[in-house]
Order: sequence, then C-alpha cells, then structure tokens
Amino acid sequence: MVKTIEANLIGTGLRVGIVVGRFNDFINAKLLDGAVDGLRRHGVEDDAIEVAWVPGAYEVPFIAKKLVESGKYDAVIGLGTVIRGATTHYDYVCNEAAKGIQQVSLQTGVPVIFGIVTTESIEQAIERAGTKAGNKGYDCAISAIEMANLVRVIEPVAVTV
Ligand SMILES: Nc1c(NC[C@H](O)[C@H](O)[C@H](O)CO)[nH]c(=O)[nH]c1=O
Ligand SMILES: CC(=O)[C@@H](O)COP(=O)(O)O
Repeated sequence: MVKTIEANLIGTGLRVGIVVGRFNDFINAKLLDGAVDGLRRHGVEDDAIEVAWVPGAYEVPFIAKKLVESGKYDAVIGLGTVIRGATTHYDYVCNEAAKGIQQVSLQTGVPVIFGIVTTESIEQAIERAGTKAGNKGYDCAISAIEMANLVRVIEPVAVTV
C-alpha cells in the first residue's frame, strides 16, 4: 500500500506572518485582503496573523527571514506586485524576490509562500488581485496553511503539557 503524506487545510492554531510591499500598494492591498480572508475562512485566528509592510518586492525576502527567525510563525506569506516598465529593472526585482523567498524557506525550514504578482501590465495585475483571475493573496493563504500543516505531519510538533 503506497503511503501518501499530505496535510489538511485547517488553519486553527497556526501562526502566519505576511510581508507586503508598498510599491503598487493599490494592488497589494487587495492581495493582502485576499490572504487575510483565506486565512480567516480556514480557521486562523486574527491574533495569529501579523502583517509587515516593506518598500517593495525586493525587500520581501529580508523581512520574511526576520519574521521566520523570530520563531513566532508556522508560515510566512510574501506579497507584492511587480509590473514591467521600460527597463530591465523588472527582471532583477522579480528574480531576486523569487530566489530570496525560496532561499529563506530552504535555509530555515519554515514555509515562505511566493505571492509576488509579476505582470506585463497593470490590467494583468488587477485581474490577479480579486477579479477575473482570482486573488493571488487568497491562493497563498491556502498554500501557507497546507505547507505549515505538512511540515507538522512530517515533523510532529512537541506538545508542551
Ligand atoms: N518597480 C517595482 C519595485 N521596485 C522597488 C524595489 O522592490 C525596491 O523596493 C527598490 O529597488 C529599493 O530596494 N518594487 C515592486 O514591488 N514592484 C515594482 O513594480
Ligand atoms: C518593475 C520596476 O521596477 C518598474 O517599475 C521600473 O520601471 P522602469 O523599468 O520603467 O524604470
């Protein structure tokens, strides 16, 4: 019989940190609303959710690592929006945000969820922040809960009595 290792989407008792960029915050505020909505709807208590704002997507990994190192969170979500401009700056911001978020996860063993919307246009970003393409923040909330629970399945948390 093949053993399947999987986790549920019950967020009750989980502690989640969210790092969100101010650059393009008219989009990111919607991503944050979606993330908080997703966490709440799956049982994460409001007092178990904390939000840190940073200047832009490039700074998300740095503060995500600080949150993880605090030991206060079962998962961290990184939110931001990078919209291509006239130069190659877009590529550097996107690539470093993605690599940085992944590195924090792998270095610390705490799930850090990639919620940076990377688009060619403002319209594409709007579509992914609660309109025709859903809400990337909500999707990240679900991923954060699943990953945090999956870590607990693989590495059971010592219960202090
Ligand atoms: N152009 C975008 C940025 N640029 C700013 C960088 O993220 C960073 O804050 C700056 O380079 C200082 O280190 N950030 C975004 O989140 N989205 C963009 O479209
Ligand atoms: C993605 C960005 O950094 C962008 O806002 C920068 O625009 P530009 O490449 O026109 O300077």
